[in-house]
Amino acid sequence: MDSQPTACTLSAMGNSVRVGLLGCGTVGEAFAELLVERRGAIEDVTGISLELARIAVRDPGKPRSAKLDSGLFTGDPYDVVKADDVDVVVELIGGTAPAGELILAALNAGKSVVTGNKELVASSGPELYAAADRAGVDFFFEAAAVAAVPILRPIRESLVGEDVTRVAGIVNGTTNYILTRMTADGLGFDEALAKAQELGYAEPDSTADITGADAASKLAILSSLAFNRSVAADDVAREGIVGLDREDFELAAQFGYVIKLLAVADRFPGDTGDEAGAQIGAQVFPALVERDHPLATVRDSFNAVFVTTSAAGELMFYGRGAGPRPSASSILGDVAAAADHLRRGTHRRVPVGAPAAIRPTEDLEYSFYIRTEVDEAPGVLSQVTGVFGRHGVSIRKVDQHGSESQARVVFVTFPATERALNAALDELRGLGHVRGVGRVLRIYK
Ligand SMILES: NC(=O)C1=CN([C@@H]2O[C@H](COP(=O)(O)OP(=O)(O)OC[C@H]3O[C@@H](n4cnc5c(N)ncnc54)[C@H](OP(=O)(O)O)[C@@H]3O)[C@@H](O)[C@H]2O)C=CC1
Ligand SMILES: N[C@@H](CC=O)C(=O)O
Repeated sequence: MDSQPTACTLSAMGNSVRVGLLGCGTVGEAFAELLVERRGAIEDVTGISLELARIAVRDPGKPRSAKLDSGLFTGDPYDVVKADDVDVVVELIGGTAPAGELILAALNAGKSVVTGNKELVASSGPELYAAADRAGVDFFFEAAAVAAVPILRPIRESLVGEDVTRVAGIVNGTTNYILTRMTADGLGFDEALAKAQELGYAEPDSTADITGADAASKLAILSSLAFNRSVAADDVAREGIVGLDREDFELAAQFGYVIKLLAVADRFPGDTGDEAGAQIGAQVFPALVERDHPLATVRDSFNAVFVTTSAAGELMFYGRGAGPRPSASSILGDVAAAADHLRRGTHRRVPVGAPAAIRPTEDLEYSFYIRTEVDEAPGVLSQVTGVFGRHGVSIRKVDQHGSESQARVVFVTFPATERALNAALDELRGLGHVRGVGRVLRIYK
């Protein structure tokens, strides 16, 4: 909701809004160029002239885009956040420090802030939202979740009256690109990652992408806004895509699936259906997705998120989830919105819900795909299925391929809790004829 007059209004500044940029790397440079390219068109539509006033970088001596005035650059970010000639600060340094303190300094100096920094928003969101509200300015971060795709604003505004029960989908462009290239072109993991880095999809430290940490931050942001409960990145259980091997991709295809890194958050009502006992389950994991499911067709750096609500039903948000220009587009949209608020003397508060009660991962239910290596010996298969059965895990499909002495057996289960599955796997690992239990994958429904 728009609230309270902002610290400085456009009437005091003419029709010009001055933008200060922190960071001019992969995304920052694309944003600065897009602003310069589109400022005339933005002025035509909004009547506001966006002016790039200052740019802070680590090394002002580095060669920069010829489209940017070299006189704008400084090596001191406080030259931007404290400057009198900056109205909106755009933070594209990344990481939690010094980005967090710079954003706080900018907000406290009465400047609206736009960022694409999911790591920071997922870890310190409530503190930053409160600082923005106290200062009467905007804090926008659309590019922090699913880059180019407008999803946070629709969740906050269009769906404000809705009861959201699920947010689920593909929210990391790098890993989706890697999985697509590995499946479609047979590229190796390292080669596919190097290409994703070259294309500007990966984080400055790509470990965040491949371990699922980046997706976990995005899911924390999405679910905090969708469920109006504060979910932190640490509340999101995560598994990345490291260690998936060719055999997993081949077997998935054989069973009619593709492998995707998914982020899934569900809101479970309390026992009596009330808000008081409600819990949120939030996880990031590589999953088997049926070949004809819409998520299976989301390729390369594209992302897609389904938002399920009680009245509207299922909504799908789709588009580029990574990359310099797509991210720049989203940041520019936020800057234009913040500038418009300055003109109207308002700001939009980010709602901060109470901390979410998190459902333990072990209580979440899925169907599972489990790859095992067992000795070819009489009765082994029934011994293994017996173990699953004892722990309440029912088997839906078995696929066995073997040599004379050893067989690879793949089990697909009916839905079971992770607790039941883990207990069955612990017992299986202790069985004499079981040589190995490979990666277990959840099956998305
Ligand atoms: N890649 C993508 O598709 C997307 C990325 N994002 C987010 O965008 C943000 C930026 O990522 P990316 O552009 O890849 O990062 P880069 O590493 O490419 O760029 C970082 C920039 O910050 C500058 N910088 C670093 N430290 C300081 C400092 N102490 N003071 C001033 N400037 C500093 C660097 O300066 P110098 O140039 O001198 O080294 C560089 O210009 C991250 O939060 C990321 O998560 C969000 C959406 C999509
Ligand atoms: N590294 C991220 C960039 C966008 O948020 C990704 O690959 O999704």
